[in-house]
Amino acid sequence: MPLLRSLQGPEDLRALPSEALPTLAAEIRDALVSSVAKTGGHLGPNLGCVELTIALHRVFDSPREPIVFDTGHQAYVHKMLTGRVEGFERLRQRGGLSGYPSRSESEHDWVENSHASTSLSYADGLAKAFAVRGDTRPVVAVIGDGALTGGMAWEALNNIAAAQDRPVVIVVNDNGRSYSPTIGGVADALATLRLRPGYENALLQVRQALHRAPVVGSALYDALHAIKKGLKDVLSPQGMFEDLGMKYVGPVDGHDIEVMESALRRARSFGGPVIVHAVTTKGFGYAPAETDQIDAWHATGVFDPDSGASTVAARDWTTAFSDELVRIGAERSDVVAITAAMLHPTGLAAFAERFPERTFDVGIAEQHALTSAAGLAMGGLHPVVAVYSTFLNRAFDQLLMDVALHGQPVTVVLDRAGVTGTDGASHNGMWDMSILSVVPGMRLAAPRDESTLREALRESVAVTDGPTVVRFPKGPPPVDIPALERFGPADVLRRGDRPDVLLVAVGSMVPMCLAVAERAADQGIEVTVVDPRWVLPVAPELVNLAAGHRLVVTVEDGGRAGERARPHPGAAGPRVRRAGARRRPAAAVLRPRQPRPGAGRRRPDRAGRRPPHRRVGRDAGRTRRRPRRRNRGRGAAVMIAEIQVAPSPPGTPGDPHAYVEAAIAVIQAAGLRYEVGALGTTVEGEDDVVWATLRSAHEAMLAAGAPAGLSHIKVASVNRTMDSLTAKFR
Ligand SMILES: Cc1ncc(C[n+]2csc(CCOP(=O)(O)OP(=O)(O)O)c2C)c(N)n1
Ligand SMILES: CC(=O)[C@@H](O)[C@H](O)COP(=O)(O)O
Ligand SMILES: [Mg+2]
Repeated sequence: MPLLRSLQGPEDLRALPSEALPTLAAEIRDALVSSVAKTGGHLGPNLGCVELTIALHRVFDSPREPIVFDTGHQAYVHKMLTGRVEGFERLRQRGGLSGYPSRSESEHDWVENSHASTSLSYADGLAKAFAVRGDTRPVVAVIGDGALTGGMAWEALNNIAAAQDRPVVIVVNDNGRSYSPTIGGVADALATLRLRPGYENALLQVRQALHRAPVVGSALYDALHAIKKGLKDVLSPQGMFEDLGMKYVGPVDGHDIEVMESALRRARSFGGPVIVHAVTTKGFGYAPAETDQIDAWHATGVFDPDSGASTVAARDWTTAFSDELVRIGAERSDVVAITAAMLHPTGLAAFAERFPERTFDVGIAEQHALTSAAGLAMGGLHPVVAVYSTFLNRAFDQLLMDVALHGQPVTVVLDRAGVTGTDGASHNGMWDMSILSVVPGMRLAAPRDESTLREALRESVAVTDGPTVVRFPKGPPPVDIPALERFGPADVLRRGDRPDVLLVAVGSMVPMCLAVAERAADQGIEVTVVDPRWVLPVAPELVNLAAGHRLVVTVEDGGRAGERARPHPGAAGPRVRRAGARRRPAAAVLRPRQPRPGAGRRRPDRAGRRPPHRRVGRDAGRTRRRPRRRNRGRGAAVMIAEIQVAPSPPGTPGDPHAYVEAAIAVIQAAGLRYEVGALGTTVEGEDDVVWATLRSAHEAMLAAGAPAGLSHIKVASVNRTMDSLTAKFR
């Protein structure tokens, strides 16, 4: 790929003669196919925007003139043209290129997205900022026909169209598909423009002429180009966008670089808001993708680039859900399904095939999906909304206000909950448990295997007075894990001989917790493992079980968002902890660390789905607590204490500080203000909690295996804080 590799950035691209561009496009396609074949990724969308992206970078001066790609899954070509070809060796791998735009990778990436329909709002804001600062540079947003179905896009258009002096160029990359063909009135309107007989016929003639020509000589090319250039002028700009006050250029053939360039130059010269409607083909130029009916290889795993063959996926959680929903659908005519443009990936395709009249694809519109579901429920049906966990964030308000506060029976099925891997930080399903736990009356199930998934789904659709959520991760489920007994909704999976430790294992964390329990048993620590099945509400039976144990640990695959707030907006752990703390204090919430997205703090988080348990211990040890002051001024008794645990011996030969660290971990997990010192740890908080924590720390030392131990404890009930006592020495 001599041409592609010779480009250091867009300046080099702009210096290329236009005759070289088809060769460059071919090289980019080859590079896309060969690298995505090795790593997996978004192939179809990128194959479809090769020429469009070349044209963009020739017309606009990125990064000075921002180009914002909606969703960002189609930014691979942009990455290649902005000096990142080499990085494709490690696309979506740890330490490699992100699968989405990434501000830490390049100044050409103004935003780092992955959730759809935001580009126009970013562009609107940037254009406003430039205008306020007296800067006339244009801003470009590239948005797919799918992303254009999202409500935010229209909220932004409403603003963009109103400012005729702000130069925002919106390139609609219209390939007629989201994953499946894009549905709805907006898609129909685009199709009307795209499928105008004049445009289609002329385009067909052009393509036929191209196919008949043995070699596309420049004379022929120029002639064809002239025809197409004239074509867009023949077609009058059409309704939808013009009605909004936007200029409209198109439709243009998004695979013809010269036509695209000319359309973009025209759009640029307007100096106001303008839509360039580019018609493209998803998967263009690679037959297996281009001809694929399901999703034109929207996202693929590893495959053989020559044959297009990929390994057949193992049975996954999604299929288990899919099967059971079809069974339920056959039994219950009131059960309907909703997808936000992800029929196949969320497992609803089988239901849709069987019950097409009961399946609704709402477009990329999760907010609308939830409120529409509330309406369906009010109308006497039981909707099942299937979305990826990460996309539920967007519909939080609708779930809270429109579904939960109206007590509507809507079941939300969250696929990709927990760690998802190569798609990066924003795609991890790490927020759902945190946000759902503040929804009044929320019932949240985290099945551990296929059987409990089926059971939870059935229990969910049987609920008649409020929302239910069933969450499960990406990938294959484990072999079914039988319960020893059931307490209320909770399953006891393993019994310790003594009530040393209760491990509350949430959903996909169960196999890891069972393994940990076995390892603890080898060290003489008796661990009972319980699966709550229904994480919310916390069952009284689970609290009772917790109260009978010396140490309670919950393991959840969620984020730590909101951990500093109280009441703790996590899921089971904090509630068990609070409930347990009233009787027996030793309670810790361990959550496998989830990467935190955020500018400047993005972690190398595209490393596949590394077993999270390897990080649990370290993670708990690293937790930092902020001072908790909520009781100040409310009259609660605040206490400061110091504890020095002195196990004998101090640890094991392999881990000389093991017992001390076990005690510190309990303190860290207790939610108190604390400071670890060389000779002891100081804690501050409500007296009840401090007392309880001191006891827990002492017991944790023993539970960790110390044959004997002495704890030195100092306690102060003073109207002071740790900080006020030490401030002047810092
Ligand atoms: C809020 C949100 N919901 C769902 C998705 C999943 N998703 C990613 S790309 C996509 C389809 C995008 O279609 P389009 O914008 O037309 O781009 P194309 O892939 O066709 O180029 C969907 C539904 C997402 N990224 N964000
Ligand atoms: C861009 C986007 O949001 C989806 O395409 C997502 O990347 C797909 O993820 P899965 O591959 O896990 O279905
Ligand atoms: Mg599309």
